[in-house]
Amino acid sequence: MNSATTYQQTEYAIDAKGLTKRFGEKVAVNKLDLRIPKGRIYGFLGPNGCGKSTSIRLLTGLLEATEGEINILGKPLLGHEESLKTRIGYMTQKFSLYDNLTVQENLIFVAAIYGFSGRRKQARIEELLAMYDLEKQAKQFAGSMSGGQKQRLALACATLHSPELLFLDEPTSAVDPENRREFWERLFDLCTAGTTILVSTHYMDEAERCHSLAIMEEGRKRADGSPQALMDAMPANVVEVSGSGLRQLKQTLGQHPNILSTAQIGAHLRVLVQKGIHNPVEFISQLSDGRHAQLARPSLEDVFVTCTGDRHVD
Ligand SMILES: Nc1ncnc2c1ncn2[C@@H]1O[C@H](COP(=O)(O)OP(=O)(O)OP(=O)(O)O)[C@@H](O)[C@H]1O
Repeated sequence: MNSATTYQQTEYAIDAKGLTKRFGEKVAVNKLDLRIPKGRIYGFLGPNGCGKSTSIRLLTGLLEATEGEINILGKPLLGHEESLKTRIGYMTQKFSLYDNLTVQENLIFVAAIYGFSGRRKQARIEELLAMYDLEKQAKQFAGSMSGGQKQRLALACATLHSPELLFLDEPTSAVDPENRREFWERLFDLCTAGTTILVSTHYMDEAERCHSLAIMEEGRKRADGSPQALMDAMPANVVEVSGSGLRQLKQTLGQHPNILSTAQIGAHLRVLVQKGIHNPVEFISQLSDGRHAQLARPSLEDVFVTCTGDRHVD
């Protein structure tokens, strides 16, 4: 193997091909291909049951794939599970904290698992308590903390050993918007320090913060790219209609073969019109009996609608 090949291989934190997991008849993950460059935040966006957690468990080596190849941090996962464990962090969907241990004791427990002892252990725990704003809670039982505090402690535990690659499975489902916002700032701090992050979510606004993402449905990847690239490549234009009788209009427009979706957002009807339609605003205005129509900026939710469900465009 020449050095150019080696360099190319290790550029990706995750390089997986044809990843498939079956549970009996159920195909939880279906021929998933993934290439995630180092130092990026990559998202899995999809509804409950689309295979996000199973994919993460396959990529961390906790679950064995039925088919497919996985390379993590430049090494095949198969046969390197043990050595890779120290280079990977994983924050599970339900924070895996010990409720009846204090914040500090939770950190001590995780530190022991990763072989930290003496001064090194103490210094790292002090550093994490300060970094995650948990100094005042150090002696508090984890079970008595707020959702946001638990989340910060779970992140501190998952990153205690300074992993190069961090997996976060729906990390913000139990916290309020302000804590989510703050949590994402911390993720970008980690990313800037060189950590690659794979985060699963079913929140559109969260997915929009990722450098790039995969939209998943029923175990398959429906689309993949940066949020902007996904919006640019959307096979539909977005037209907003305003006026009266929008509920009735929604029914009418929803029947049209060139309309992929309609949804009411406040006082507007948001209509996704197939890209083949030459002048989408005039097209919708005519179908809407002259109600006011105008082009709107696509959102990630629009992308999601066009690449999933019955009317998705392959
Ligand atoms: N151990 C298992 N045995 C059988 N079926 C499973 C198992 N684990 C997951 N599944 C099924 O595989 C599919 C994907 O589940 P998975 O948990 O990966 O989805 P998800 O996108 O992470 O959703 P959620 O956020 O609800 O966990 C689901 O239909 C689920 O019921």
